[in-house]
Amino acid sequence: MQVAILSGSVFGTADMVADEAASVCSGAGLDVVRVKPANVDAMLAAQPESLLVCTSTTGMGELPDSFMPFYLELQSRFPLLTKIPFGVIALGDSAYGDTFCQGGELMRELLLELQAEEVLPMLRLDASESVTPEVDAQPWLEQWVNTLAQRA
Ligand SMILES: Cc1cc2nc3c(=O)[nH]c(=O)nc-3n(C[C@H](O)[C@H](O)[C@H](O)COP(=O)(O)O)c2cc1C
Repeated sequence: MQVAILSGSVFGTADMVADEAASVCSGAGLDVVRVKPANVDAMLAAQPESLLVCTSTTGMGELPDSFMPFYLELQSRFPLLTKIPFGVIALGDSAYGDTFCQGGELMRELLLELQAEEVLPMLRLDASESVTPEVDAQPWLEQWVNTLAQRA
């Protein structure tokens, strides 16, 4: 099974978690394409069999500036990703209240509109709770890999 991994980050934390996800997935025998920086053409060229998106939230519930062009292009070109399994890892901070992990939520909703299939509930990593998101993501990543293995 092949997995395309994309990330959106302001300070590099989500990129680091995505890099860690890439090594967990490769270690489990998945064929990883790390699409970095996130780009619609590069993602589609990879003909992904599954998608993992890792993004932080900035502003008041917005996606990182560097990730917005990818999101907006995906929204306007609207390439159907019918039944492609996907997962989202959202980094945020619960101190922001209602906009906690909203960036991940935006990405998740767009992928659902594109008919991709969410195979594991979105992981929310809270910067108020922990300073080791790459470690905290491990159990979810193991589940993600197992879920894909069952579908392969
Ligand atoms: C200016 C600013 C605005 C933020 N706004 C939000 C927000 O609205 N919701 C949220 O959940 N987290 C918010 N955060 C927290 C970040 O998403 C969190 O610290 C994350 O781990 C940063 O990851 P990054 O280094 O990949 O950007 C904000 C952080 C900053 C510095």
